[in-house]
Amino acid sequence: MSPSKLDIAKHKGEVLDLIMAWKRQEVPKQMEEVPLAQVKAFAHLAPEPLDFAGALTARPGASLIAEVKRASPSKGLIAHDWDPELIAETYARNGAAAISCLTDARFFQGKLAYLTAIKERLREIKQPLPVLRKDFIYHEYQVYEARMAGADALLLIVAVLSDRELRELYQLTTDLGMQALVEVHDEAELERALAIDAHIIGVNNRDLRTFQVDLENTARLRALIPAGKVVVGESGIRTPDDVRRMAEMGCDAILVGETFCKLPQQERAARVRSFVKAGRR
Ligand SMILES: O=P(O)(O)OC[C@@H](O)[C@@H](O)c1c[nH]c2ccccc12
Repeated sequence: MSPSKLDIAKHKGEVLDLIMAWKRQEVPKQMEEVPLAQVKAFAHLAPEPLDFAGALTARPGASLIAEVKRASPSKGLIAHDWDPELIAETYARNGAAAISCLTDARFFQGKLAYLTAIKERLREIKQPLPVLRKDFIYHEYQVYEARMAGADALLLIVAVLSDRELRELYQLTTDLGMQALVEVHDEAELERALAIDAHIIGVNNRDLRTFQVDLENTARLRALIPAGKVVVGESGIRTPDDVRRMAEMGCDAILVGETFCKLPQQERAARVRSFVKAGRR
């Protein structure tokens, strides 16, 4: 068992709380090392953010947000063939509309430096896709950090934020020129996302409390989301048939990590292409 893997059965229902407890002591430590004022100053020097929602809706059907994910608390190590820049390059060359990069270190073995390196690689190969910072964001520091690293968008998980935190972090993200993917898992969370008028709504098929995956979750919640929103179906998408189901439900995009990351590099491109094709309408 890899060090980041948690005994999900033992911690049933508590994993998200464990992660947040960890974050709440990790972020203040980081703020001692690199003060907020400094991160703010660097944030203003980063290149202009790209239009994440625009990239997801440029074509009909379900566009692909492909995730660079090394490990997860439920699976432990996923990407045995780990080269984050090469993985992102493969995604970009094979039709992904945007990239998601896990930056949490403790549970996902990610880091912010991967995001910056990926942005750089995408620039070098002239495939400048928007990149999303995937982390457990609860503090303004993390929003400025995302911008400093060159993120175009970031994830806000409704389940871990108060109404006020959600509203303030969403506003700050927008003020810095980025866009927020606002993640919900049930009706009550969706209501809270709609209350702040979130434009991009992610429906997680994985319950972050139990780690159960059910694609019907997106089907159920999709029906409650008003027209004009950008809807992203997230997690547990394994086959082109799953992709077609998500597209038929009316998802503008899907978010896929594990299915691609667990493959050896030489099999990745073909799998990505098959998902891109299955999402087209
Ligand atoms: O690896 P999967 O099952 O394809 O899922 C990707 C993505 O949806 C998942 O990594 C995710 C969705 N929401 C999150 C919140 C935090 C960490 C991770 C996630």
